[in-house]
Amino acid sequence: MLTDKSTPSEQSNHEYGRTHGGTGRSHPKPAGVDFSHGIALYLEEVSVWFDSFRALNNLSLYIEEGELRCIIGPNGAGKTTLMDVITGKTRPTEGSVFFGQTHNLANLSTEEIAEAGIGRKFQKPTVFENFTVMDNLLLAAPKDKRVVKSLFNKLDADTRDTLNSTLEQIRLTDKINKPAGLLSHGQKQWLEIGMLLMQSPKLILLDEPVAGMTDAETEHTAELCLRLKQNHTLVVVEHDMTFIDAISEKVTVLAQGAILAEGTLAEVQANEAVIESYLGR
Ligand SMILES: Nc1ncnc2c1ncn2[C@@H]1O[C@H](COP(=O)(O)OP(=O)(O)OP(=O)(O)O)[C@@H](O)[C@H]1O
Repeated sequence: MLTDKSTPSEQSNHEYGRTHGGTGRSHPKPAGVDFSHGIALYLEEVSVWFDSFRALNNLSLYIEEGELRCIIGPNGAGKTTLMDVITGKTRPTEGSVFFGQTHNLANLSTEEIAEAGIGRKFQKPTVFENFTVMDNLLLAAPKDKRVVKSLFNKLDADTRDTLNSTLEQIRLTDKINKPAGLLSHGQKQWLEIGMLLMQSPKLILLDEPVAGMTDAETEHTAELCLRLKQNHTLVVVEHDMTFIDAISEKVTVLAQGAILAEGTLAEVQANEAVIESYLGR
């Protein structure tokens, strides 16, 4: 069993695959991910024990390719632990975690999981405040395309296209040369999502993306998530029900490390067990 002892800066490294995290083992670079059966991610009977405490309890979860799955649940339900298991930051004590048909995530380091196409945005923005929006995005590009303090006209065509489309997606095209430190909280969060997009992930994990945002920023983030859904599979952990209502199709409610209910937001909101343990009367 593993516990998470990483620092915030190590977290951001894991996030963008900048370091060799996780097991420290050396594996062949993972080949392309096989979504041929329509399942992007599946966890089967996963348990995570922290000493004598079970944070995930025999959890089975299936996420289809192209889905936008919302995960909700009370504090301590195991939502962060679930995200940690998917990204290799915490290893399951029992059970299996597969990305597509072939990628057994238990056998991959955090960097290999990021390279295979799983990108995670943590709650707290970790942008480089003194760097411009463009340089933050370029720093997050895959290593072979990464250019520090790059000049736009020296970028290869692929990187320039990815940069332009990312700026368009996150609606920060007009802020390209602005230092990230001068952006609003919401804009920093969108920039960080843009940094994930520079790696062309197949599966995007968002950890409380609207925490601390204004209502208008929350609304823009919902629109961004719906845009992202056109080309990515998303798993979003969030407590903000207005936001969940704006983006959700299928909602999974976690409680005490297990699935309490699954369905549309209206369905889970009407579920007695969910009302009892999470939403209140
Ligand atoms: N490294 C650890 N060592 C020991 N216990 C842990 C560790 N990480 C999490 N836990 C415990 O596991 C349980 C699940 O925590 P987790 O952070 O996954 O919940 P969560 O649903 O994300 O909660 P929140 O909504 O408050 O973020 C909690 O009781 C927490 O205290």
